[in-house]
Amino acid sequence: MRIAILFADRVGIAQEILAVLAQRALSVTAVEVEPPYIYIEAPALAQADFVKLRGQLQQVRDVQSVDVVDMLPGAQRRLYLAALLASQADPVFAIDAQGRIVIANGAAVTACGMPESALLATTIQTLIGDPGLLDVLVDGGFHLPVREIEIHGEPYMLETLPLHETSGRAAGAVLTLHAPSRMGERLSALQNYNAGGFEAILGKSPEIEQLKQRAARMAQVDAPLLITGETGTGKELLAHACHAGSSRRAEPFFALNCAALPESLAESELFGYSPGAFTGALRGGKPGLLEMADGGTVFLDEIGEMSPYLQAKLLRFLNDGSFRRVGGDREAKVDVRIISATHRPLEAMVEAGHFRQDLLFRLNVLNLHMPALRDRPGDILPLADTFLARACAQAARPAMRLSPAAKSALLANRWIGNVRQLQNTIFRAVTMAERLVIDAGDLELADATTPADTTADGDITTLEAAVADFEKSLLQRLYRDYPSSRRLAKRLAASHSAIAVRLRRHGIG
Ligand SMILES: Nc1ncnc2c1ncn2[C@@H]1O[C@H](COP(=O)(O)OP(=O)(O)OP(=O)(O)O)[C@@H](O)[C@H]1O
Repeated sequence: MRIAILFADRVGIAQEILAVLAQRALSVTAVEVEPPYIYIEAPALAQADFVKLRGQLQQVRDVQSVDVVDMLPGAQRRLYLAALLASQADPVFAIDAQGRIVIANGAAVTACGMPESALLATTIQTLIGDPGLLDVLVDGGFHLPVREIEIHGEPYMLETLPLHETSGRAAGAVLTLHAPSRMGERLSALQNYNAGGFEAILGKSPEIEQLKQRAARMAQVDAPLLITGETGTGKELLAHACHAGSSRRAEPFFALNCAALPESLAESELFGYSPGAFTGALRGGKPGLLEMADGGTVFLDEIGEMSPYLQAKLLRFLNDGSFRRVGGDREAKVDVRIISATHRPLEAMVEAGHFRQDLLFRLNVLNLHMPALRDRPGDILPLADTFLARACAQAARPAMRLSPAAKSALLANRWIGNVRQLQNTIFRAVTMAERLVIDAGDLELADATTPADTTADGDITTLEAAVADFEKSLLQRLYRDYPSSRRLAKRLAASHSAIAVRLRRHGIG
């Protein structure tokens, strides 16, 4: 039985009400005081007993009414909160000041692959496998710049929102892990926030200077743009700069990574879905990136991975600006500039029948090529210095510098993963180095030579063994920069399961 007692507030009234319940030896299981109400939960009473109790309560001075209610407001709020948390597709945790997980939503339980009870008995630093995380959290007042972490080999962007006690002291945080499938959108939203223009593209080599000049001109031409270049060369950075340099700069910029999502999800992300399009769909349907970016730009990364069905749907959109939401019968029309990017040879894919010629023609009205880092060696050391300064600031370490041997090692490296790999290498070295001068040994470089360069003829037994050796060393090398089967699969344009099987076979990870 739950009752709500309406009263006019005065000192001692709550106690007088509780005294009536005590007199009747009612075992009260919950009390919530939210003036002008006091809510009581107690075992059910027979109707006659309840009427008697109500009479007694109404005799307490200033009690105005006594009614039965379905639920105490606190319980109701908990129910709504639980529903709200359950409706979040991304994992959400609340942690206390020691990093202990206090609340975890359903998505968090699934992502961590452990029961909720086990999750609530652990800390976020243990879960993420980063014992230093708590110190970093405490130092930052439980507010960190968004950072990439991994749980169960899956990458997430970790966002923190500090919780404060009434005294103002940080008492923990709410942590949201943005799931891989929404990471592109999320990242683009963040980059949108930082609004990187051409100045964000570092490098003073003639190749980069020329590229920026060409890109600045193309940014102003309102036509589809295709950016080619190896992975990690900064294609997304360039796409954003072109948006920021266009007349659409005040409108949204959204990115979708076509390789990261299965076809059906990519379709609903891009084109949205109508009410009732599928089980689990939001009741009112959901606009896709094209609708949300109306007036702005959508960046389609890894366009070479787009399925034939989506290629056809995108082609239609590029032809007349119209499309239908998934499960919808209404034509929508929006004004969005498409910038796409790929590290794959699209012409060869067209010849092999894997990419539509007519779509390539439409996407490739304007094109830009991001040069590989090894082809503009003049940029390596200036970029390394900038990343070094950023990494020291982020890791709150005093300024560090590169030894001459470290500089030579950086210059000799092949940089298969380009600027991203250079950035990661420097960040890792800053976290690992014990002294303020980073030496060649701190850099963990492995690209200078390939196994094929070093294997003597006599060491090769069979083709199969040689290929297996090559595969193992390739995966070991790339795994450092793409430390999850999903990311590695994406880097190598292979399926997730094919890479997961090979990583297990070679005992990597
Ligand atoms: N010229 C540059 N100046 C500063 N940062 C750069 C530059 N080029 C790349 N980066 C950084 O390297 C990382 C990778 O860049 P980006 O995602 O734009 O590459 P990408 O070519 O789109 O990669 P992918 O093909 O794998 O999607 C980002 O963190 C980006 O900020």
